Amino acid sequence: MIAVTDLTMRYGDALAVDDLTFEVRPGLVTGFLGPNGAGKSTTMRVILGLETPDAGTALVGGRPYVSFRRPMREVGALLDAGAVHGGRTAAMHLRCLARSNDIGRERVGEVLEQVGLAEVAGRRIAGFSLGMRQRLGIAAALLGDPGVLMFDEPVNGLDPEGIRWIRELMRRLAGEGRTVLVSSHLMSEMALTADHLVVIGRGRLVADTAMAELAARFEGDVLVRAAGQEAFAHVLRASGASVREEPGGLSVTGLDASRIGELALRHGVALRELTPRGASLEEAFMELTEDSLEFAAEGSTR
Ligand SMILES: Nc1ncnc2c1ncn2[C@@H]1O[C@H](COP(=O)(O)OP(=O)(O)OP(=O)(O)O)[C@@H](O)[C@H]1O
Repeated sequence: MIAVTDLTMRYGDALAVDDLTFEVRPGLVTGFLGPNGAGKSTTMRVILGLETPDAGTALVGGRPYVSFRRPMREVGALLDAGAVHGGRTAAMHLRCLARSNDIGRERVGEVLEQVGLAEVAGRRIAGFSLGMRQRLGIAAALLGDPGVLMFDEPVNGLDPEGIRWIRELMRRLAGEGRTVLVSSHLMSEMALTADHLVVIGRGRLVADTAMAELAARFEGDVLVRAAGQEAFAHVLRASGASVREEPGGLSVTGLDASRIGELALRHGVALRELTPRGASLEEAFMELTEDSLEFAAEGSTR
């Protein structure tokens, strides 16, 4: 488990993380979501002891990261996949990491296999594509078989097959009971991967919610246009729907389109339009974070 409590981190005058508190629980993929510059990487760097916060704590299993003697056995992290020594081969790079953390050499082959780099184990990293570097970074994170994993924007540079692979890997790791925190600035990505979401904007907590709860909260309505609309509104209400009149139709919530269609059929109502209007999770994210965009262009949403 990761516990971030009252965390504040400044860079000069800039407040990167502002009194942030959240927990990341085992057995779930927790998405760490926020627009560019929201403070996700900074928070992860503090958790990994790479930055000293101005206030608050970030603990892994109740302890600060720097207190672990063999940290890679406790926490695996992919932060900046570019930050490796290009002159080494993939296998050499991982062997060095393994040695410094008292991890058996056999793990190197295992993780290279696991991330699909076994065939290029002997090649220099300098010649690796961005996607291969991401995979190597993930291999390093998995090396110590840690119970806690953190991935900062792991799908960057990966092709669709690679993206699917990452998603499945994270789900599997969580399924094994590990704590998995993955950052992204794309809600669409999180919607497919995360069970739980921690959303931040301008360093502050915006939402800490189960994915399913968020989806329900931003559930859309169904636009209904029908002959004898008023009478049909009564029918819908009697069946438990909330109905609001709007120009040219009814906005219906609480019943889905197929149920509304059945009711229309049963009551002999001719439908002219039946359109589910789902507020997408992307819109939900925009709404949650619109006040906290760092560089929002005037009149535009990103
Ligand atoms: N080393 C640094 N020096 C100065 N300011 C920094 C530094 N690192 C981050 N910042 C600032 O802190 C804020 C948070 O940045 P951070 O990289 O944590 O955000 P992020 O959510 O990870 O964004 P992105 O998705 O763009 O990586 C930003 O305003 C950023 O400009």
